[in-house]
Amino acid sequence: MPARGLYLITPEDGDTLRLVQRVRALLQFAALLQYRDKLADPGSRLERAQALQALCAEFHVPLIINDDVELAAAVTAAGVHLGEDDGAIATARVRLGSDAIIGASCYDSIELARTAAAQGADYIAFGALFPSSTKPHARKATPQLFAAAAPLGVPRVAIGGITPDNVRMAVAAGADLVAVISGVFDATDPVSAARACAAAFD
Ligand SMILES: Cc1ncc(COP(=O)(O)OP(=O)(O)O)c(N)n1
Ligand SMILES: Cc1ncsc1CCOP(=O)(O)O
Ligand SMILES: [Mg+2]
Repeated sequence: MPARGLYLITPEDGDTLRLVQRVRALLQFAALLQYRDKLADPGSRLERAQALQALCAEFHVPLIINDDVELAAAVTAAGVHLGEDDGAIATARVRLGSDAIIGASCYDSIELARTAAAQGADYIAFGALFPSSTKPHARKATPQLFAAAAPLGVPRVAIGGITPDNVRMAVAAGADLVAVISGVFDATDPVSAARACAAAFD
């Protein structure tokens, strides 16, 4: 599990080859990659997860699959990210094994973070820290949550509306990793945006 850095999350892209090309250009700046896809059919999701797993192996970047423990197992991904409706940490642990990276959404709640850490989550995520065009109705997290969660001893991820312009606020609040979709992929220059987000940890 990487300690600090950019946690890149894939945008919705209906073309597998194009998605892989877009990610390939940025992966050198990423500590972690998450495949997040709310739209594709199961066959396309498997194809994309396999392609991203091969790419991540090439770059030595762990691949996390959003929502779907079985897809993570099918492509031998490094782990899975679970939200409140995505199943239990314990179940994912049994399925994926002790080395798997299991991340948990904690939204705006230190109590959820305590529970997730006690259940063996490898990281906890708070967000949305800033307004997110990807998920406009996401619950809002406060910067104070990151300091409050420090004693849990689990890496803390910030997500939601993070861009090169505000990423240093997330890091200053205590985020160990910043999870970003639109702030990188929708930037005029995605490579510069990814580099800037990674550089916030230097
Ligand atoms: C790193 C990270 N943090 C939070 C989320 C959000 O997960 P969830 O609440 O399950 O929402 P969806 O992403 O599934 O819409 C995440 N995916 N990654
Ligand atoms: C999945 C998720 N959960 C809270 S905000 C968000 C979307 C993050 O995307 P962006 O970086 O484009 O705001
Ligand atoms: Mg989810």
